[in-house]
Amino acid sequence: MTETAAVSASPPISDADPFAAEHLEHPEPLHRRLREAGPVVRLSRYDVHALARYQEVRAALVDWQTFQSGAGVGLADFRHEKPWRPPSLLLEADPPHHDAPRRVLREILAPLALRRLRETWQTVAEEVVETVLAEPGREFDAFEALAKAFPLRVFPDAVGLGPQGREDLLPYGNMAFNAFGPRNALVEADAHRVGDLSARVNARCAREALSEDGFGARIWAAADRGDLTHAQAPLVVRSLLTAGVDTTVHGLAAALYAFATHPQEWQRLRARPELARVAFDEAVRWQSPVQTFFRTATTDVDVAGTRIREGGKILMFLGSANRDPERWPDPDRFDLTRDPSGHVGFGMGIHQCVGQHVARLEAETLLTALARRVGHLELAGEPRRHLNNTLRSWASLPVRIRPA
Ligand code: HEM
Ligand SMILES: CCOc1cccc(C(=O)O)c1
Repeated sequence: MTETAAVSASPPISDADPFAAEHLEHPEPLHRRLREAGPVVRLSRYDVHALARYQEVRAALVDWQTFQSGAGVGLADFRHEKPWRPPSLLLEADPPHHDAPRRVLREILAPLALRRLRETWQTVAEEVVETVLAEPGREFDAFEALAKAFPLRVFPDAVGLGPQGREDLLPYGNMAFNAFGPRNALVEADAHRVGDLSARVNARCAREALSEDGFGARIWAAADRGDLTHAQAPLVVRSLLTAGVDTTVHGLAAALYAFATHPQEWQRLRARPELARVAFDEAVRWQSPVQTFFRTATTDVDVAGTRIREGGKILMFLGSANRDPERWPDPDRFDLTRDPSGHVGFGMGIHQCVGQHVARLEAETLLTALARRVGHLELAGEPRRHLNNTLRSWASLPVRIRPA
């Protein structure tokens, strides 16, 4: 083969493995190739159809009748293979089974229900910020000291967990989010501890393990009222523990990375701290902490001219949709003057993130506490990514700050 031919024979997009380390580390080039290849791209390695453009991703998310969640929202098809754990009553359920658990959580996690937490979370955020301002040379790992430390201080208390075992939460969520992908090295790395970690987290969902005043107690109270069965209650608590930790940890890390690499946006936030909420949504759009989810076709369906057979798995690239130039001007720019509403970083439709207001309140309290006290924020070294089949995640984020 001549030099030219060899160079041009890059593997066809249909052979791509989006769960390979190179793409989990730097997903944007593959996302661009997928968007440019067409509205629907067949990935032969996993026998799935990929949607990477905003229009098709949004359309699939809102059409729960054609694209169901009940067969699993990962690569595994629950109709043919045993799930690694009892399926989620929300994420991996369709109406009507999805309705009652969703209604219960929507009420418990509604903005009005979260007002009682704002003052406490603001106080904790200010304590955490004081701690980093006292770091020698004001250099520290913002992933550990802020993005991880703050959610792990406030969220387990809000759920009503006891003090023991909180160190299980991040590894458990990491394992759950890996499980949506193929059984690759990331999944194998945790195979030895799935049972033990799951047993410990499941034990935390029992009524007697929860405080009287947290989200968990409110879920059990819903069962007492008959809004859920008592058998469902621990699984709904498990949903909070699975979905509510790693997502916000890496979502906050995304926001801190965005500000450390965009000094003008940091000054914009310092001038107008009320921008904190929209800043977090713009960070979620720009980085998409949750990168992908699957659906399963409930019937033969034609998507933009491609026939997808009943039972076919569809892989939705939320991260790519959030950077689709057809939907977002200058999509790769983190820009606080942009209106990020409509992004699919929290999903869309009946399964849209039921915890998004919790995430936004964590972000708003931490970012406003930082904006008040930190005049300047910049990278103090190369950030290190953590690889996960679903999460755009971080291992460390070295920063340097100057007080306001
Ligand atoms: C930055 C933080 C977060 C991100 C990026 C995020 C992202 C998402 C996405 C994309 C979905 C849709 C899944 C689908 O369509 O299949 C979702 C659903 C869900 N999220 Fe979040 N999430 C975050 C924080 C949270 C928190 C803090 C909680 C709990 C307090 C939570 C609980 C859930 C649950 C239970 C579902 C399933 C909802 C349903 O199927 O009806 N999430 N989230
Ligand atoms: C962020 C997507 O939401 C999730 C993720 C993992 C588990 C669950 C659940 O409902 O157990 C929800």
